[in-house]
Amino acid sequence: MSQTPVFPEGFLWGAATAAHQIEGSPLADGAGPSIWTRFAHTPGMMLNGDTGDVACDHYNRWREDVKLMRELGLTAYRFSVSWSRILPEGTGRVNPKGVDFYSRLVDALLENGIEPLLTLYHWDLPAALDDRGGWLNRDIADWFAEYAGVMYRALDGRVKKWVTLNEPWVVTDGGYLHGALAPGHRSRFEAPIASHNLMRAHGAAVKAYRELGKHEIGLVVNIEPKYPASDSAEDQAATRRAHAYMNEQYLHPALLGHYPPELKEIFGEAWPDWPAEDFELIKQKLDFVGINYYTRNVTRAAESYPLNAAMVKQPLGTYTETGWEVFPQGLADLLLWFKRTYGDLPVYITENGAAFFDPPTADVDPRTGARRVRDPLRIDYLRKHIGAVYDAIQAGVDVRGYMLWSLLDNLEWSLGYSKRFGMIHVNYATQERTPKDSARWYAEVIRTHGRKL
Ligand SMILES: OC[C@H]1NNC[C@@H](O)[C@@H]1O
Ligand SMILES: [Ca+2]
Repeated sequence: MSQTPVFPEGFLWGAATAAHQIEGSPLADGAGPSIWTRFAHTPGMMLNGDTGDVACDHYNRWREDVKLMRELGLTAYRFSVSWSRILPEGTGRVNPKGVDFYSRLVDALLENGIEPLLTLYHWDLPAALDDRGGWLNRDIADWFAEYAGVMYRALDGRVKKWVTLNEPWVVTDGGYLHGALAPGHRSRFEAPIASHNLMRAHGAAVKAYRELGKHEIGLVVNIEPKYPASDSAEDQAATRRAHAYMNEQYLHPALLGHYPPELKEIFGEAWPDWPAEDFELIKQKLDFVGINYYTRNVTRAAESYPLNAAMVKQPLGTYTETGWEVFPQGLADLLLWFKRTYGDLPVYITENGAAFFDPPTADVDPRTGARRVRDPLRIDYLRKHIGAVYDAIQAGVDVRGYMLWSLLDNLEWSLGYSKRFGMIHVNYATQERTPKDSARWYAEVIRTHGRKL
């Protein structure tokens, strides 16, 4: 008697990537530069001076990579489109070769029974738009809707699950507040403006989809559940501020039509009085929300900018190569929080994974010549986190799929190629791909629809 699948019928098993992290060839076939091509070529911005000029050479090797997805049995694949391949100046002239690249990729995915989840913005803003103020210019809502419309007209129907933005919090906190990410600004006055325009652009793109599209569209946010380090009033308040700043700042306007009150407390004079009509644009009906989860944060009150909160390292915790605590319970907790706070909207885990140490080259079996990369820590991480998704589903959260971050080792932004998140190893010297043990393990999870966790 066949066991009933432990995951819902139709649950999608996939992997996620992003254009600038895997494609390489950033200026090929008429593409314009993005803020990441600029940032990476700005001395001192990238660890080891790494850039996205080659990355995983996916722009040339995409057929081979789709074949690998097929071999693993993925039923979905989340990727992003590089805006400046489509509109080299950001608006106006369309570059047909840029559209063709993604059109061919989507056709190959569909031919292999893999459902595409397309992210319109995964951080690589056209440099030409940054020169016009980028996310600080209110016109970007129209620029983004124009770009989204080009993609809807080109791919809707073949692509049935669209995502407007990936992780607006990282775009703003990294790119405008702390400056670790492109475009490298450091301003508590710019950060709220960038956040607000990101959400206005999200709303404009969803509105455009309702006119042009026939399928589903959503928003992807990173969520990091915050746990107070003690029950002191200061630690509780710091935890509340950190939670509002990272976890509610984008979902609240998108789903509830207002910001959490803590943001005015955090930014003070730097928090504008937003016009009411902005929230009518931002709050559009969504078909799903994508949640990216990596770790939790045990939070205490501290002197810090601008949150006055700090993370408390856990003495008995296990940490990944990026210094993130392995805490699967946080994924189950946050999914229950999401349902409690925002209701029964369908959810996809659009990113989950870990960087543990992987060697630069695969082991080669001297007898068979077969290549192999052993990554038991990643298997343990994934098993526990997929288990947490299952617990949340059993508790009534409508989770529809899981996209493992990442398909391939790739450019971890300003950390360069030093952090390997892939379930498939990339030898950057030879561009050889080697499915790690975690890929073999994940293929079994997919084949048994979650029974073999
Ligand atoms: O840090 C790992 C991932 N997190 N979410 C966004 C991705 O672009 C990152 O590589
Ligand atoms: Ca700038």
